[in-house]
Amino acid sequence: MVGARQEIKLKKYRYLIALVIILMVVGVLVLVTIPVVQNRSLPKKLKYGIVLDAGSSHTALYIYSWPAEKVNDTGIVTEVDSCKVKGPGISSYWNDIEQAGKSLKVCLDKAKERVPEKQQYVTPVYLGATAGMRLLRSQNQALAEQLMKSVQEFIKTYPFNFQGAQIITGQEEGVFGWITVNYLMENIGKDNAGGNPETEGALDLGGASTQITFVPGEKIESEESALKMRLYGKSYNIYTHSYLCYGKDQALKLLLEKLDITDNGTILNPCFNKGYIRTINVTELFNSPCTSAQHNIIQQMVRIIGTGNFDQCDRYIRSIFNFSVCTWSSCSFNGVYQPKVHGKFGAFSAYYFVMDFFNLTSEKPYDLSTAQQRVKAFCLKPWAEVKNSFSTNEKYLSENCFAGQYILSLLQNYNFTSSNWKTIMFLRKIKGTNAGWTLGYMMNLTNMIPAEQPYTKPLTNASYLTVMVIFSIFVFFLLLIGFLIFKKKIFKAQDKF
Ligand SMILES: O=c1[nH]cnc2c1ncn2[C@@H]1O[C@H](COP(=O)(O)OP(=O)(O)O)[C@@H](O)[C@H]1O
Ligand SMILES: [Ca+2]
Repeated sequence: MVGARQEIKLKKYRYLIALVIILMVVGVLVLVTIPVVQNRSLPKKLKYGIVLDAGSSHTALYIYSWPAEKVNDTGIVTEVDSCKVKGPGISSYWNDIEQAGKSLKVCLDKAKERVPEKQQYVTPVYLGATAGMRLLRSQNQALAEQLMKSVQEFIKTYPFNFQGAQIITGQEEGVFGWITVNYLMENIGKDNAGGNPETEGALDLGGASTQITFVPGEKIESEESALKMRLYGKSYNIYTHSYLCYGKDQALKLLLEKLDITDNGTILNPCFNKGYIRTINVTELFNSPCTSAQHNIIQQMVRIIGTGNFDQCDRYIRSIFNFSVCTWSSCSFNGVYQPKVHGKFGAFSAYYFVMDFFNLTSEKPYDLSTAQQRVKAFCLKPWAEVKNSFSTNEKYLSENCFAGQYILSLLQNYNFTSSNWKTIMFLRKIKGTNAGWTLGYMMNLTNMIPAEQPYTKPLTNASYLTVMVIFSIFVFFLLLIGFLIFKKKIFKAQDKF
């Protein structure tokens, strides 16, 4: 009788223990799931930043965004919107200074709509002007300053956190373009084991200047073009050079200057399609510091007539580069030091627009001879045919033969030949964000690129909690089993007595 009662008691205990265990497991699970779910369901707080790229040909506004709590993580800043300002670049407003600022209205209004009202006061806005303003400043510093003030004052009328309007240097333009490309490609910042991961070079072709930036495979001889940077705990020795006057619009002026002009004010241009005619004001050609060479043109207007002569065009384009001097072990042109191009390259801005016109921008790169054939075939077409076959804006269309040949020539001067041509990828955007100097510029000014690798927890919060739960349950069961065995032994021992 006593034994049976004891068994019922023991059973009751077991049920009780089982119930306690279940309750504890449920308790642990609830304790763990609630914070995980809680954290996940919180809406991510986004931060915004705005950069205006005041280029020589036009101004563009870019709005970037990133999750507030992940500032130092790589690859998380993305472009959420952009806006192209109507009309020319700010340097063209030299005769109507106030209008330079006002021209930005439509895009700044758009930014005001895009950035949540509560965030606007903390959203930094930067304006960086490039080669168009560099050229204007070299001609008339006071005028350049007035223009910068005009845009500055106008941006200040917006509720954003205005951080300044600057004419950036060619070196900054090159290096920030390189940072943008490598940040978006996630070549920098990722903790690749075994030294530095390979970075990609950046090729930027603007209207007034062009930049080449890369990490060479050799020592950089010229200090002027060398830049040591420490990013995310790794050191990079970067070569960068910006060629003022070698953007595609100024280069066209350099070319026109080389061509003969007839007594009746006609210039025959082999780099325009046959039959194309453009009439320009002489001052338009010679008002640039790139073409300040003396000229004796008496006419006000000149007529440029296309002859579509590929080989002649090629020769004339070569003539705008000087190969006669080089005081370094290797030069590109005009005596500018350049180490051998190394690794892969991303080519953007006008490189992309022009090569895209020739359908030469696919993921699988084309070889140099294909590129040459395509450009040549286009240059040999008469203008009447070209005009009928494409709906592209007439100015760009008429300059594509020149631009195509110019790009082929420029890249070959950098020493891209048939053997390494395919290392160049022509691209406009990387993962939805425009390739250009603006993103790198903003990240640098907002201290978003740490010099050292930021401390990262080995596990994410969720995986940390999961591991903890699994181990808690595991340990708990071990204890329980131990306890049950121990109990059983005691009861057995009691039964014996
Ligand atoms: O759609 C296009 N097709 C061809 N060229 C373009 C297009 N959009 C812009 N471009 C060219 O890209 C270049 C952009 O230069 P940008 O204005 O940035 O000058 P910068 O960088 O020298 O200051 C200009 O030569 C402009 O004509
Ligand atoms: Ca540019």
